[in-house]
Amino acid sequence: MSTFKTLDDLEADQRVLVRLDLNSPVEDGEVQDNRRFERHAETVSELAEAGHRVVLMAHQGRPGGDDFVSLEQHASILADHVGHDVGFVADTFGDDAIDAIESLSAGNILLLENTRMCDDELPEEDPEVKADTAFVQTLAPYFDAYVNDAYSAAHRSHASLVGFPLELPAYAGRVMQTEYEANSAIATREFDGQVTMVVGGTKATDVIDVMNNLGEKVDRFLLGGIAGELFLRAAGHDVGYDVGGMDLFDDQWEANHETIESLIEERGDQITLAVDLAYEDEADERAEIAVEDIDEKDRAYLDIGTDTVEAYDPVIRDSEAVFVKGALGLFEDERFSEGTVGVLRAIAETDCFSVVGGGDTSRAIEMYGMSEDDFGHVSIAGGAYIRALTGASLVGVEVLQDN
Ligand SMILES: Nc1ncnc2c1ncn2[C@@H]1O[C@H](COP(=O)(O)OP(=O)(O)OP(=O)(O)O)[C@@H](O)[C@H]1O
Ligand SMILES: O=C(O)[C@H](O)COP(=O)(O)O
Repeated sequence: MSTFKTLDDLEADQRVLVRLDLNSPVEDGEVQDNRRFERHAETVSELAEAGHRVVLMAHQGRPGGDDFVSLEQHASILADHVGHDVGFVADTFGDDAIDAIESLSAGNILLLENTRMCDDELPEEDPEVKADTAFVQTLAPYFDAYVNDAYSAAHRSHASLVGFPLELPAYAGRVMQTEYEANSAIATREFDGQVTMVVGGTKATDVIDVMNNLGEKVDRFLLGGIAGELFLRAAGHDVGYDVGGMDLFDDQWEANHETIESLIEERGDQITLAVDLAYEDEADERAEIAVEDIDEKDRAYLDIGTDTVEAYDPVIRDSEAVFVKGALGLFEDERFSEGTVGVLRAIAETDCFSVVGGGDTSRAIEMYGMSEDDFGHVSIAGGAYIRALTGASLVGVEVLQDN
């Protein structure tokens, strides 16, 4: 189904410029290892073992942010995953970068500096404009081929993602290929049986947009997290309000309540809401309450309740395909992990086609001893996953397909 060229089409002995997405959490200046390194290592190893000269580009953070740091640490983390040296040069396309590129031998790997440290990378402009920048025009002549493996950044029209494919023969890396196929499935594949989408997390605005766009493709929506509470609020329950120092609900309510109300009116039979919720009681224990018994807007709810988990379980087991976006509760705290873990376990135990997306949510798989192998696909993309679910195109994929 991919309409782009892949590594299978790459000729031997190439000088290859590869775009990865190694954008990672940074804590106290330390770059945190995560599944993006592990996944991209497969593409990088394959290229190096085939004897290509491999030059890598990636970004980290956004200018001005605390996580806007050099890629030096990324090179050593990636090297651990690849099992091979990854050289690093603190330059994007100047003389130092060119010298380092020219000195590579077959099978060598070099990582260039954070693409966002180069003025031409941002802002978002048309691919033709990005292709015409000094960054692209200077680097491209040193390469035979360009590989984009950065599916999770493919919604950005930045030079390293959309400029090079206009100047060089362009190919999709293994991560790009797998992510594209799995994440596009909801928009492009026909499933005979029930298609279920589990919707939660904190970014209610994003997921409500997905629900609004996918009403025809999805048979059942199972709700939790912040979006779930906003739907309960629209249904007349006293939940989904900011209490104490919270600012998760009221702004998202203002932005989305009309869409929520019309979704409930037009697609109410497809949408299942929690019948009970969990909270922290005075003894710091998990306590639960039936939604219909809630009569004060004074408490934060941190998970769906046990009766809701029991109601969602058979829906998952009866599904042919399940897509997950967002956690159903504050799963990082074990007391409030029941909803997220219950749903993930049900998916893992069945052989339905499944995609789990969202950086935070997919962490729950590892944290609670499940295996990624029990899921059809665990995406490393955030914003790109959301867009793919709604069927929206990704500019970085489009330029590969046009190449
Ligand atoms: N009721 C709740 N109260 C507070 N936090 C919650 C609640 N339900 C879910 N969460 C939090 O939602 C987070 C996941 O939400 P988010 O919208 O960031 O999802 P994601 O899709 O996994 O991540 P991303 O889009 O960042 O890749 C989890 O860290 C979880 O703790
Ligand atoms: O981490 C991500 O989701 C991607 O790398 C995109 O990052 P950005 O939102 O800073 O463009």
